[in-house]
Amino acid sequence: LRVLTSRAKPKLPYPPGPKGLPFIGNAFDIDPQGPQPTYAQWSKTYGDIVYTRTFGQDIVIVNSEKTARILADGRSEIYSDRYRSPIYKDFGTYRMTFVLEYGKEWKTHRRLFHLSLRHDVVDQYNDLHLNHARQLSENILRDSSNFFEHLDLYAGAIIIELLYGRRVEGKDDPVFAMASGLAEVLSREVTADRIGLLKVMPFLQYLPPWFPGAGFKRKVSMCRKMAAEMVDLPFAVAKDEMERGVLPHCMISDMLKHGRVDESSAKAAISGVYLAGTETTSSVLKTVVLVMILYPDVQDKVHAELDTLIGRGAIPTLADRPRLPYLQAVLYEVMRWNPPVPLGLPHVTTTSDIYEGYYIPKGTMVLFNYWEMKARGYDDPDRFDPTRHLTPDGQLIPEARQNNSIFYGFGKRVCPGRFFADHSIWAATAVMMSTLKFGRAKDLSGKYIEVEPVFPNGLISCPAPFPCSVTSRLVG
Ligand code: HEM
Repeated sequence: LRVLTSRAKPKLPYPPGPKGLPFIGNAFDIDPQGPQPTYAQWSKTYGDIVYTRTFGQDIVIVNSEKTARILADGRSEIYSDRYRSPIYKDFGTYRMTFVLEYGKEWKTHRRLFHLSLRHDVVDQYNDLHLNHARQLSENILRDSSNFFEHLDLYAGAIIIELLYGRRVEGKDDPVFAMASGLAEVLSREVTADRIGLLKVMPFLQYLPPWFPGAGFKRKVSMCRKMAAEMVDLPFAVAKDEMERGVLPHCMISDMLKHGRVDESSAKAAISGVYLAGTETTSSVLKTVVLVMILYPDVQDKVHAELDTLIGRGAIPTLADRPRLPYLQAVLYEVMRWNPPVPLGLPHVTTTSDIYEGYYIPKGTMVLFNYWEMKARGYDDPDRFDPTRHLTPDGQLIPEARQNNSIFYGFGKRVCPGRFFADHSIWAATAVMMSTLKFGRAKDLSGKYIEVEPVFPNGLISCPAPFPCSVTSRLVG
């Protein structure tokens, strides 16, 4: 028995971390508003890597880019698995890429994404981004009080066109309505605590739907049905169009043309992209608008750069991107100031590991704490300041792009849509800023409404709705 035990855990300490209660661990130490403040405190006390154990689950929080690169990039065979939860099967999301375990099916998805999303092919979507960006500007100008909805439509419509080659004209489009409906239900029902709850109390999944407190089982079957429809219907339409030779270029056409792909894998790979790509993109764009209202001097500089280098009234294209360093610096600062996925998606270790003399068990959940990383190496990190990414003569500092890349994750699980996302965020911002001016809204008595930046707790950090006024820059 002693031999077995010593094989199971070498005589090495776990990484440093807070002392916890038996079994419950540190669950009650976490701020109910979100774990970031607690993790930030732990990072100050314990350093780059922090260990905690909650309800029997080993958790490691990585607070520095350096450690993240050593573990996730350098030891990717160990650090690329995901947390398994029965809830994914219940909700019909278990074949979506971001929950797949590190294995054959996940590798197939990544190979399929590579066909359409790698950095040397994403330029083919430039017109797609720009066409939708122009529509976005028009929508916001026409109906500024619903600008959040228009940003959601922009992010969703480009992903639907990317996946199915289908042009979405408005929020009533049936595929957009289906995809955004599913995303809404899932974000409401598949919460982190439910995922954790079922892990520690797996018997919950066997309760009948009428059982008191198990009401969510009813929603489960509705959601599973919605997920199945979302996987099958738009794919079948695209496949039919492909056979008739009328399918525009898109991810499905890339996959079907590739040939050596079974249809079930292609469908599964496609099925998670909408969820992964829309809320992330729209939350960045909502933060852009928020920043323009909070920091009018930044907005003035963006406008001045566009007017000087592109010309007032002209709409920039992605070819203009290198000529607009200030705009780029604003976008890098938006991602740093409010990392869109502040704790990333948890990775899980496939075997035990030893890092700097500390023992990290197999099955440990590893969280990359972007919230902490965004602060390191920057003065007054809470201040929004695009000049951090610029040289004194206004050019981007050489490491700016690399610094920004951390917000898309590390290692083999790095976001496969990052090049596409980067273009769509740039296109939407460049077109919005060349055509629109954002400002504080006024209340009924004509007084300006002050806007406080509020980011409700969640997997994706998105500003809470705020009022704003919009005027056209193309008239007057
Ligand atoms: C600003 C926009 C976006 C941000 C900040 C973002 C960020 C991330 C992050 C942090 C992860 C987890 C990485 C990790 O586990 O280490 C991820 C995963 C993923 N992202 Fe994105 N993402 C964005 C947009 C997109 C877009 C537009 C797409 C698709 C076109 C996409 C597709 C995915 C997929 C499929 C995964 C799962 C990867 C896997 O588990 O192997 N993302 N993203």
